[in-house]
Amino acid sequence: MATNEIIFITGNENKLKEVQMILAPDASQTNASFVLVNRALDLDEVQGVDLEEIALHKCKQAAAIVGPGRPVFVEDTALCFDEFNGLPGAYIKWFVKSMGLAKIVKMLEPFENKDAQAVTTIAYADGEGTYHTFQGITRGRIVDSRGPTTFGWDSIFEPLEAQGATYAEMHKKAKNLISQRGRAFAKFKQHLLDQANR
Ligand SMILES: O=c1nc[nH]c2c1ncn2[C@H]1C[C@H](O)[C@@H](COP(=O)(O)OP(=O)(O)OP(=O)(O)O)O1
Ligand SMILES: [Mg+2]
Repeated sequence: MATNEIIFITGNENKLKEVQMILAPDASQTNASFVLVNRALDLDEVQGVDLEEIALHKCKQAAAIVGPGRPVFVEDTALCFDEFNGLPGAYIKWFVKSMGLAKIVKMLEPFENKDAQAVTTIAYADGEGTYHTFQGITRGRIVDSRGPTTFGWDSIFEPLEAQGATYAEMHKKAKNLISQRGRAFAKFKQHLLDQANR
């Protein structure tokens, strides 16, 4: 194993693709300070509304699986409706699976407030026993599904900064620039670069 290897545990291929794009070394970095490796495992997710707690719990399992001395991270992504005080939040995955997007949009029908926020919380175990969390938030609103339905709830979330497009209607690069995941991973990437340059 290369000493600069960092393991990302996720069972979600779409997430992995975005994260690989976001963490790719850019032109200003002459060489990458770390190498991303994926393990496709579905970790247990605790119940609750504290997104940091959920991500940390996931990360502790991840650290136990990869063993000591190996940096590993996970992320948990929530979709929070303002009208529902943050729910479905981390439970959005099960809503998408069980009800489908059309009914999720319908849940908000009686209410005027369609505002929502997407939140990605990364938890990172540095391999030396310390845990770090990084969070990114993108505000937007819930709309009728538009665009490809290949990735989760992309087609029903219209970010404020997207000039009327849903995530599903945006190019990946454009999504990553304003997405909750892009923001969380920008913070994480900076942390890794700072550590590498210490
Ligand atoms: O940018 C996104 N745009 C649209 N949908 C998204 C996005 N990011 C996550 N999603 C979906 C996937 C899953 O239905 C739920 C998050 O649940 P979450 O537990 O974090 O993901 P997961 O279980 O699929 O993968 P993992 O193995 O990393 O836990 O929202
Ligand atoms: Mg999950």
